[in-house]
Amino acid sequence: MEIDFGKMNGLVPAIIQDASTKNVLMLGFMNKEAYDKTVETKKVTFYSRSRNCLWTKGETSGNFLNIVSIENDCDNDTLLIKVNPEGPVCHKGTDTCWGESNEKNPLLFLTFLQDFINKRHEEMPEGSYTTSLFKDGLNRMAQKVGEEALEAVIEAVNGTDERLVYEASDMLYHLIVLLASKGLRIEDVAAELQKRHDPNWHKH
Ligand SMILES: N=c1c2ncn([C@@H]3O[C@H](COP(=O)(O)OP(=O)(O)OP(=O)(O)O)[C@@H](O)[C@H]3O)c2ncn1[C@@H]1O[C@H](COP(=O)(O)O)[C@@H](O)[C@H]1O
Repeated sequence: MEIDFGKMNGLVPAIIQDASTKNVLMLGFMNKEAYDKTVETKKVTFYSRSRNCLWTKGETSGNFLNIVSIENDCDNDTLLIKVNPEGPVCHKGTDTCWGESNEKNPLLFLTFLQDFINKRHEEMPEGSYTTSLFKDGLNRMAQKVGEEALEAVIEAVNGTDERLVYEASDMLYHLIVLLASKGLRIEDVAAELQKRHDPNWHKH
């Protein structure tokens, strides 16, 4: 990979993203040596600007960042590194250096759940309810989405807010399973909604 280390005293910023949840975890800097070590060990090593030395994230805490992929940006001077983190990333104990992202934005959890359900689809582990849905087939999965939607609207009309959220969650989980069975993702639905957020869309 061609990386332009020349711009900032031989350093490039490296954005660290959780490969599963897509949360941005932290930002660090790498020089060529740190980058090479990262590639070689498959664990993130930064160049510490305050200590002027290489710093393998996790060397004291044990919370290593295991590399999934490394991408260069459009002008070769910023890295996006997707990782599987071993434990919390921030020295303050939170998942990210900006606090607990999933808590701040639970919508990010949908992406994580979609990945998790896709993994169930690939591995089909025994004893999993999700596996049983995949085994039961398309009609059963579609029927469950319909049933849960009906339960949600009943709660909307006659129930409490808490019951509505509970049943809507059942519906969304079953919809994600149904989408997975068709090779689709909840992000495909979000992208369609994003497309519709256009003043001219309804005129099509
Ligand atoms: N979010 C869910 C989730 N929401 C609802 N459900 C299940 O969906 C079913 C809801 O069906 P019903 O309310 O109709 O209850 P039921 O009468 O038992 O269902 P049926 O026998 O009529 O099908 C229950 O068995 C719930 O446990 C879920 N099962 C799993 N998940 C997620 O999927 C992950 C993987 O689950 P497993 O594959 O089971 O390990 C979990 O860690 C969760 O994150």
